[in-house]
Amino acid sequence: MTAQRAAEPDAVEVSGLMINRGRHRVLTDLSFTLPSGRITGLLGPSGSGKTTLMRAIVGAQRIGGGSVVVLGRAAGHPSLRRRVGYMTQDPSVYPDLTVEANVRYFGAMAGAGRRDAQAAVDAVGLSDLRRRKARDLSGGQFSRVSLACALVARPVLLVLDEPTVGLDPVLRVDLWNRFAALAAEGTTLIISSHVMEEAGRCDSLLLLREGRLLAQLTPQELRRRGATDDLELAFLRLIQAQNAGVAS
Ligand SMILES: Nc1ncnc2c1ncn2[C@@H]1O[C@H](COP(=O)(O)OP(=O)(O)OP(=O)(O)O)[C@@H](O)[C@H]1O
Repeated sequence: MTAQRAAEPDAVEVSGLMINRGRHRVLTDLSFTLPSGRITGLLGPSGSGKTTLMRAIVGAQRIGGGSVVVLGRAAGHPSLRRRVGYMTQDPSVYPDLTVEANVRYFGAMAGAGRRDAQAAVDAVGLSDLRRRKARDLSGGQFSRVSLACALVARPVLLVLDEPTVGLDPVLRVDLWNRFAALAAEGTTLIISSHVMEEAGRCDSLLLLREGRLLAQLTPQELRRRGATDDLELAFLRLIQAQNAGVAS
């Protein structure tokens, strides 16, 4: 299994990526690759460019320079539509449809059937609420419908923008276990989060700051470089070290 994975091409290759939004440069000269079948955590302060980078990877963002190659194709290529799942920060769910109808609708667009929809609803822990209208769900339940819609077509690459926001700790653990199971089956996941504790569940991390890549490293490396087991503190120390470097 490991040897097979080693031979697989990278799922995402980003080179010299530049993005402007409005009049502002939002991402500056980003270059990195992400291996297949791994969970990459995308972390950084609010406004550092996480959503913009995710949009570029799913092909929903005009880029100003450089390249983004996804599963061997330019990001946004029509052949990637069924192979890439994207959960946005604002859930794109129809309030007047039931949980199951929403997931079936998004599944049908990607060629997935009723069983896939049921499996996706089960996977996000909404089996008991499958017949409830989305508008009658809590905020956390509503966002899980959106996650099920991203999962339903069993994409090869799953891009999730803060999927655990507003969820209780039990559900968070459940979902992270689900993400780990998907990665073990070969799915590549890119997951943004504000919760540094969740960074510990990732295979590797992309740390963004002010639109630049501060570091790409494993959680273990981050702990080592920050000389602490506390990932949040380690990230802060990395930023401080960078500031000191810029100042000197
Ligand atoms: N449509 C837009 N027009 C102009 N600037 C924008 C637009 N959307 C985002 N930005 C700016 O781009 C920068 C990066 O935004 P982005 O949403 O990618 O950050 P983020 O790291 O995902 O933030 P958060 O964690 O708060 O969601 C921010 O400074 C934001 O103000």
